[in-house]
Amino acid sequence: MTIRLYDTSARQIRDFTPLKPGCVSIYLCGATVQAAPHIGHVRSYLNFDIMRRWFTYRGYEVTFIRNVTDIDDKIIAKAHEQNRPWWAIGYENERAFNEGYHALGCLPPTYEPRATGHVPEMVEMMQRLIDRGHAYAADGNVYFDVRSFPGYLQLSRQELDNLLQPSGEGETGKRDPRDFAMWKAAKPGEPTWPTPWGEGRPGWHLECSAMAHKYLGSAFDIHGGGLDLIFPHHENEIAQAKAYGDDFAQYWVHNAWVTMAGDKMSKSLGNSVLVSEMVKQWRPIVLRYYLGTPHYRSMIEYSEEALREAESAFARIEGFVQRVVEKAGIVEPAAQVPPAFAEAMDDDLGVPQALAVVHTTVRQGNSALAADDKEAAVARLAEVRAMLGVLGLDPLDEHWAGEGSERGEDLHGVVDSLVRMVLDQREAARARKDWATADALRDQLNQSGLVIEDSPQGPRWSLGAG
Ligand SMILES: Nc1ncnc2c1ncn2[C@@H]1O[C@H](COP(=O)(O)OP(=O)(O)OP(=O)(O)O)[C@@H](O)[C@H]1O
Ligand SMILES: [Zn+2]
Repeated sequence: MTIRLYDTSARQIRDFTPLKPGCVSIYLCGATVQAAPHIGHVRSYLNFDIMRRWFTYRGYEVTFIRNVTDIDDKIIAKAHEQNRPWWAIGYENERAFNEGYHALGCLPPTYEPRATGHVPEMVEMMQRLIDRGHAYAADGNVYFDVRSFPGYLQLSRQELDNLLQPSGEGETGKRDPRDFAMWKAAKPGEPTWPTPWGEGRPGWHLECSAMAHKYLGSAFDIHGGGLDLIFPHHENEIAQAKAYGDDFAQYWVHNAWVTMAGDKMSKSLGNSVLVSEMVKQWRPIVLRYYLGTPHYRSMIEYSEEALREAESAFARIEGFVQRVVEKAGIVEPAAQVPPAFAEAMDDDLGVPQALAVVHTTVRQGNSALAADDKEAAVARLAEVRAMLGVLGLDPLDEHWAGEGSERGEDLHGVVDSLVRMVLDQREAARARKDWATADALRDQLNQSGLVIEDSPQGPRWSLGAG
């Protein structure tokens, strides 16, 4: 068995050979925490969450780094607009991102480094790049000299002579307009850090080269991100890291976008749907099914209809799981997934084909139930659970057990009918003047955290202060 992955750098699917047998190191470009996450952001991480789960299933030890870009032009602009510190904006949104990832059942990364925690590493990297003739300081900025690095633009396969690299505000003193800023000179009212070239702050690209080096060493297996990052961000990461002396990433994997009318869902385009809004309308597990099951290299055009289809497809799977559990109790996941599922996943994470195996197995399981063949139904459920576990979609997984609490109104109905049963018994005890039983029932409800009030309409319950 060999896992194959589409490597953007090679423009083809390649057999995956880890640098260190049995281990996989992955670096994924994470969020710029300037606003709350939209479903496109979460799709990106979800694709890599499934990749990570598949490597783990295949017996690899996975080290997964996802950074947080907590300093950036847009964060500073928001801070000025809202008259709040830049770090308050960053931290608030970092939490919103983590809540979004968690709501959709994504596993936390092994490490989650923040850019601002790694300024010394960035300064060290710039110093060596300057010493080696790949970078220079000008007007308090530090630029990478793109002509000094022959491998520049190999990932995106562009010609340097045709390249337009827009300069940011205050980026003066460039030797070549295509040189990019690794470090930006201090501007009034902005956060700054001291460096040998003056006060300033990191540009976006430098942090990833520096943090990948720190947490994964000079070479690692897979670098990921959305398609939009290939140029300039990933080209610039490669230039910095390789000119520094690192071998850097061996495979480049890029996820496609969630789109709206064909455009990338994006905060700046104003066409984004926030995760926090979506989870009010849709069960998080259904959202995960919707965003996680198309192939990671296919665009997802946002549509309510497709969401409803995802909801009913997932309901077919969940219905089968529930029916078997009702008949046979909890069935543990099988140790192995069916071979057709594994084959699909090995082939560049072919989740749509793998999902087809889940649905086929569910149909077989339903037939077994209809034929009253409990043993076969149980065996199919064990397989289904093993497959769903890899996709992070097992409804019996403890992660989803609390799902009801997000949907308080459903749970409220259930609790209400249970409490009513106890209150009816209490009323009956009172009617027969059995005060001891009536008080005991009330005490039990109180101990469960419920407050009971007697009103002219009969007893009412509410949750106690906690
Ligand atoms: N619509 C989308 N679909 C899939 N992935 C996305 C989408 N938007 C952003 N991503 C990915 O999410 C990760 C974090 O993105 P980042 O915080 O840099 O946002 P961004 O691309 O600036 O988003 P926006 O355009 O909304 O400002 C990156 O890997 C990026 O490629
Ligand atoms: Zn990056």
